Amino acid sequence: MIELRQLQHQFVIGKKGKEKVLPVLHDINLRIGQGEIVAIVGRSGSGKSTLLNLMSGYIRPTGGDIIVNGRNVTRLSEGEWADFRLQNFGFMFQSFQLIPSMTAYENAELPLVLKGVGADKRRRRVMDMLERVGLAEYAGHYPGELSGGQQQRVSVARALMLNPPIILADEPTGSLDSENESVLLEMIRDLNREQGLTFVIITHDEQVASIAHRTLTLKDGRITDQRIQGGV
Ligand SMILES: Nc1ncnc2c1ncn2[C@@H]1O[C@H](COP(=O)(O)OP(=O)(O)OP(=O)(O)O)[C@@H](O)[C@H]1O
Repeated sequence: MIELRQLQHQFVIGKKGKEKVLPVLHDINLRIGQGEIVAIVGRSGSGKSTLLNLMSGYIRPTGGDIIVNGRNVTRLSEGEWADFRLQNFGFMFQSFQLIPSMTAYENAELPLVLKGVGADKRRRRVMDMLERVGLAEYAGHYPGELSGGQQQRVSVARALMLNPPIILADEPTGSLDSENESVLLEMIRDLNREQGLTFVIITHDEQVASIAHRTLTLKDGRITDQRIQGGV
């Protein structure tokens, strides 16, 4: 489903004329199968977010290849990546990344608007998804009027809106209390079991790693450990 071959990345930092090369990822080889939940752990600065940003085409690798669903996407143009991303990935973030000036409904609806889905179909789909995450009554609320757990559930509805096969999550439980964290993890487990969704989740949290089938440890831009738990 996702294959990384000899993936490497370095950033160029510093002022013009005084640039420095900062190697961040080195020769990452990884295969993530359909229906897997993979947790990525590692210290701050080890390269976890960079890895996720490479998988989703937000940054281009300085070396190696990225294959998603059998397609080598390493050298797609930005426009091609935008389409590919919309079809293949949903995203969850620690900070939810909802647009504050838009209601829960409008935030959840965004992927459908971007894809050009007609108004009637959009309405049905958005209400169905908000219902599924238990937020139908909150459709008209703005993010500032929702709790952290509710905001994260709006972002889940948005992530699932176009039925992507893969969800990429960067510290999705990082701002949640333990009760909301359990609700979100239960949701992830159900989506994985019932719909075979693949999850790649960056986390510092043991609870999250405990629902993963496999936990990878990144250290200084290398995978130094792989633990297979078989999920729960
Ligand atoms: N756009 C960028 N330009 C320059 N350097 C960057 C950029 N993004 C990340 N880095 C550097 O790359 C390294 C890895 O960063 P990354 O965000 O991938 O780590 P991380 O493991 O996700 O850390 P954290 O757990 O703190 O989020 C860090 O040294 C960081 O400073």
